Amino acid sequence: MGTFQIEGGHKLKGEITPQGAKNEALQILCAVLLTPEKVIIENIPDILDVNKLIKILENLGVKIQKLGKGKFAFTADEINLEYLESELFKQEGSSLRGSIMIVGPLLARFGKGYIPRPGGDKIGRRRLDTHFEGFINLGAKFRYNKEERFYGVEAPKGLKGAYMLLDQASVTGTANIVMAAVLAKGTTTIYNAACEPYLQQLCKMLNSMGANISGVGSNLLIIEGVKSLGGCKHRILPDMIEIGSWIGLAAMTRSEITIKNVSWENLGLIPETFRKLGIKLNKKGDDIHIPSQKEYEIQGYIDGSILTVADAPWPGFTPDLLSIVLVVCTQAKGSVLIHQKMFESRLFFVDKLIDMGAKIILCDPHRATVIGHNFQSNLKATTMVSPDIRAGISLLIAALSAQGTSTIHNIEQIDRGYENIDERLRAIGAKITRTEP
Ligand SMILES: CC(=O)N[C@H]1[C@@H](OP(=O)(O)OP(=O)(O)OC[C@H]2O[C@@H](n3ccc(=O)[nH]c3=O)[C@H](O)[C@@H]2O)O[C@H](CO)[C@@H](O)[C@@H]1O
Ligand SMILES: C=C(OP(=O)(O)O)C(=O)O
Repeated sequence: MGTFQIEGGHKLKGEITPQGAKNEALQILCAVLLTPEKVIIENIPDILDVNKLIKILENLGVKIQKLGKGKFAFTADEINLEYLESELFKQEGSSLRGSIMIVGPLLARFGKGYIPRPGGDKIGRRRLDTHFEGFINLGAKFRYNKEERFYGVEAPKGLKGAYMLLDQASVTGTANIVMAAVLAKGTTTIYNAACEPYLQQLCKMLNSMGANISGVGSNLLIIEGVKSLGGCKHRILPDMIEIGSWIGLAAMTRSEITIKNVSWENLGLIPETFRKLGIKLNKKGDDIHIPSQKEYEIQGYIDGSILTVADAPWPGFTPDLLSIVLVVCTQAKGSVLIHQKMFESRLFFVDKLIDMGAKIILCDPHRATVIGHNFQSNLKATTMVSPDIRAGISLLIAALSAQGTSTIHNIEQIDRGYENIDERLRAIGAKITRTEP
């Protein structure tokens, strides 16, 4: 386990450029399996989860050429399906969440797709029913090996378009079903589809490869199947969760930070949610400028009652930023209720913040009340272990604002989703050092 040592209490200053979006990259990379032609992708983040998925593609036989920083060409013209039955695939496929999205494209193009139970954050139950019910609706046969936790779908005669109402607006589930349906025979209608910007990006990419998807950006997608797809060039959006993390970092350390090229039109409720916490955000072209603030005051509702920040499927507020919002509130003026509706085990990290002196009541696994210190009292440095990617970055932000030197273990969790984070933070003045395992 790698470790960060963080000397807190210093103001930061400067510009930071968000990496390409992790969760978009995972979808887009799987889509290269849909065509034998060359697909060029730009702005791929250099992070653990993405690199693991690239390795899986390589082992599947995809030819990969590095063209520059974050820019790769992928050619899936000779796929080695035997890898799917290997021990190596069982290990590699289960090491991240995003690997689940190779199933849709493989099923569509080769009539079979397998996956071991995928990994990702341990943040509560993470079921895959939506994915497999979607494939079954398209005519695939499903089997599950309970012992080995290995999922399989097969459709030797090809997939057939269908109408489906998803049981939940699952992000990776929608992406997987869309990637299967683009090569199915006839029309597929997906209602209650997830519609976040990364899914819109996937649909735009597929359309540029020759797919016929309409309703992009809504929760009703209509897909006219086509016989084959061709190559394309695609650029990944900036990572909105990283952008939200840097907003939280600026507020907690009372720093002036400019976040460059954020793609404002794709940030949804993120800027407004941080503004409700009293954080000033200025739109400067496509940048976000956050001035140094002595304090930020949480706004209540019109009737004076306490603000709730809760997650919801897009265009609601993303669950991946709630841990960051929570940590930011520990130094706000006022009180807030954080309601993590989607995941059951994502708020347990607050125990560490309580150890550091934060005023938090964990009401139940989904809800925590935070009473801000308004910087009247600093968080105290401590030693902690990063439990998941977003709790990890939240603890890192807490450590940067705390008095004294903190240690964070298991930083691989942070590296899963944040590119070169220590170097980028040092560039804006953070005192952070990394010890490799
Ligand atoms: C690799 C990747 O892209 N991961 C993201 C993806 O995970 P992933 O696609 O795995 O998450 P899902 O969208 O399937 O579901 C997330 C959770 O929300 C629940 N749920 C979902 C939809 C809904 O309408 N109601 C509901 O309760 C699910 O039961 C589950 O517990 O989307 C999540 C939700 O934005 C993000 O946290 C993850 O970072
Ligand atoms: C939950 C997350 O990731 P994953 O779905 O890859 O575990 C996340 O990015 O916050």
